[in-house]
Formats: sequence, structure tokens, C-alpha cells
Amino acid sequence: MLEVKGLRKVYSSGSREVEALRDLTFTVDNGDLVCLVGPSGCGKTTLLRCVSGLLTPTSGEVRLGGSPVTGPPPGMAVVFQEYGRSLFPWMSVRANVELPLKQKKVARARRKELVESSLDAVGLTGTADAYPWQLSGGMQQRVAIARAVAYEPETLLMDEPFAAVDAQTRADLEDLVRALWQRLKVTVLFVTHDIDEAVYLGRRVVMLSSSPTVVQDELVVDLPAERDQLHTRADPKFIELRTRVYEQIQLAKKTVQK
Ligand SMILES: Nc1ncnc2c1ncn2[C@@H]1O[C@H](COP(=O)(O)OP(=O)(O)OP(=O)(O)O)[C@@H](O)[C@H]1O
Repeated sequence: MLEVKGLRKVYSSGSREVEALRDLTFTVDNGDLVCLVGPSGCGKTTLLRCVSGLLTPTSGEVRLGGSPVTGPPPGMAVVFQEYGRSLFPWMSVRANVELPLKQKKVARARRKELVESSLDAVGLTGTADAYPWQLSGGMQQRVAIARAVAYEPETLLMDEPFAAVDAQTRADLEDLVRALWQRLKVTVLFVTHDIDEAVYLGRRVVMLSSSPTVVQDELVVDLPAERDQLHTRADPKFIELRTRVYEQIQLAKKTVQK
């Protein structure tokens, strides 16, 4: 289980202080898919950086499987928003996907298998020798997802991973994430500012207030596990859930935290 308890993060530079996160508490059960949704600038990236051990919180803590997270935990992979910056342009797709496996000291033959199966899983069979700059934005983001999948993480963090791709690609990638989550039984924490995306993807949605950020509300997405872009988004239940999330986010914007 991933536990975030009383998390607070204040950035200080000189005399200027920004309280990005005030007091965040929530949990993600093993194998769950939880979407965090909140207004722009509410500290979603700060939160994921704390969860992935890249940033030390000012107070509070993050625990994974009962142990405190004090640095990047083994068994965790992160997919960032900007695929352009997360892939190394001078390395082939294969080398990009393989790099974390080398760092994990996976044997060469197994690395080859994992690279191939993860590229297959994201629909990029046959692109291993291409360079990222030869691929479209959506394909580059698939490479970033393949790299995370190849790592065989127990926990996958995704920070607005589809913000920079077109609507059709985004819909395809959303379905890809749900399919991979169902197949791999990985725990997913997915951050987005897009309410529809949060409800479509998640089994639970955690709503954040605007900065300084607290958990505004949480809801269980009791839609059928089999979802598809056309029917799920037209389902009255989907519309009811997205309305609830929307109302909470609007409320959060109006409630200025003191
Ligand atoms: N390194 C930093 N130093 C100072 N302030 C920072 C730093 N990083 C973020 N902040 C501030 O913390 C707040 C939260 O930023 P963060 O990037 O975590 O939000 P976000 O919800 O991910 O934003 P967006 O949705 O726009 O990507 C903002 O007010 C931001 O200006």
C-alpha cells in the first residue's frame, strides 16, 4: 500500500516561501488505479516528486509497503508529462527502454525479452531501432510508457502523461493505461487536471484543492471495469460522477485556504 500522511511542502528561496502542499493524506491500495485531480498549479507535480522520493517533504511522510520513502524506491517507475525531455534523443528506442533495466542489473537476454514485450504491449513493435525524434509525440509517450512497463514496477506514477498529445492519441493512450493496469496488476497513481480523464481512468478519484493544497474529497468510480471511450463517456453514471468532481473542484477554487 502507498500511504501519504500529513504531507506538507514549502519551497523556500531567499526570503520567499511558497507553501505548495499544506496537508495531504490519502492511501492507494495495492493493485488500485487512483487518479489525482486538481486545478493547475495546485502542487500535483510536487506531490508526485515527494511520492517518488525525488523531493523531501517539509513535514509528513510517504510510505510504500510500510517503509518510509526517503529516495527513489525500487519497484517504482514514473512517466512524466514531457516525453520530449524524458527520452534521450541520442539513444535508440531500444536503448532508452533498456537503460533502467541495465541499472537494475537485469541479465542481457531478459532485457531483450522485456524490451520487445513492452514495445509490443504499447503497439510499437518494430520501432526499437528508431530514434525518439523520428517518432510522433504520441509514439514517444508510448516509448516512455514501455520503458516504465519493461521495468516491471509494482507502483507506476504518471504525471499528466498525455497533456501534450492530440485528443485521439490521448484517448488511445488512456485505454492503453487501463489495459496495462488490468493485465499487469500494477498499482497506479495517475495525476491529471482533466476531470473526464480522471473519472474515465480511475477506480478512485482523489480531488485536490487549489494551493496551498489539501485533499478536498474522494470518490469511488463505480463504473464497470470494462470501459470504452464512446459508451462509458455517454453513461449517465459517468456524467453524474464528472459533475460531482467538477463541483468539488469549483468549490476548491472558491475556498481560499488560510
Ligand atoms: N522549485 C520550486 N521553487 C519554488 N516554488 C515552486 C517550485 N516548484 C513548484 N513551485 C510552486 O509550487 C506550486 C505547485 O507547483 P506544481 O508544479 O507542483 O503544481 P502542478 O499542480 O503540478 O502545476 P500544473 O498543473 O500547472 O503542472 C506552484 O505555486 C509553484 O510555483
